[in-house]
Amino acid sequence: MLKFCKYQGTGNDFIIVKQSEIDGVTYSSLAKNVCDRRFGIGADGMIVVAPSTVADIRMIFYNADGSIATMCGNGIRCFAKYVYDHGLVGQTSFSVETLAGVLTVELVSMTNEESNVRVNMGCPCYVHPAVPKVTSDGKFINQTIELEGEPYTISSLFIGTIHTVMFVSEIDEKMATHLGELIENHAMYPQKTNVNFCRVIDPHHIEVLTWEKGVGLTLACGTGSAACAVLSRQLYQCDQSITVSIKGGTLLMEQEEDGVYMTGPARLICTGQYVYGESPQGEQDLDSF
Ligand SMILES: N[C@H](CCC[C@H](N)C(=O)O)C(=O)O
Repeated sequence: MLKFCKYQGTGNDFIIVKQSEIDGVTYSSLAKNVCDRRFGIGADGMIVVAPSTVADIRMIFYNADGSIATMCGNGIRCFAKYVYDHGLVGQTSFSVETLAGVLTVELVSMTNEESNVRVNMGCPCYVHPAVPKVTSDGKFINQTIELEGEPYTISSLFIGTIHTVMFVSEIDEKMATHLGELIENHAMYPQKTNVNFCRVIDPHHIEVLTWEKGVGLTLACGTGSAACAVLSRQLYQCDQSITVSIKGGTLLMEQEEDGVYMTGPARLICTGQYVYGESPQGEQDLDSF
């Protein structure tokens, strides 16, 4: 039996487990298994809590399809609440080792079930192995991409993970699903990409819907919201501090000199024991029936 906790941050949900509890297990297979919404517990991602030699603690993140990701914005808020609640750190502000670097988190308010967490997501990177190269100023901004014979304007950057943003006048789930999957798997992105559809409502308010690589449409994406806030300020003269409306709630993005600060909720949903067999359920060969 595997002890787990399930958390959500603006509707992006995660299964959190301690590394010491999953010795000898393949993390990618476990992530696919526990995240399955029919044969498993159900979540957008799995978070492994591990010790660190370079920070107070370490977060390892897997998407629902079992792919590893460098960072997760909503996930690190839930991770922060989990490690504080479980006494793995002694203070409300601490450092977290991720594959995107060491980030700082702060629990700014808390009740037993829910905390408000502020995370320095770091500065956006425009030149990065995951971001397509361009000859002009080195930034993949307002580039034209052709999809099924139609031209679209997109921008890509790395903030915790790779994000591509398309500004739209209206957010449409059907379009986001169709174009999101095409762009996620486009040849320009050898490491794939998350795809965000962003509507600027006014200089301090944007709306975002994200097609997440390795997951699909989610109710929220923290790093995606940060990418949209950065580009909204750069391309549409939005404010340094922007409220981001996502399907699962709202996030505050404050763009400072030393990084983009995201503030948002993290809520415990449940704790439990999971029956995990090495062969992920639901993958039986249907012909064997
Ligand atoms: N799917 C993303 C990771 C999760 C990001 C998202 N859940 C967030 O809150 O930042 C990726 O593979 O890069």
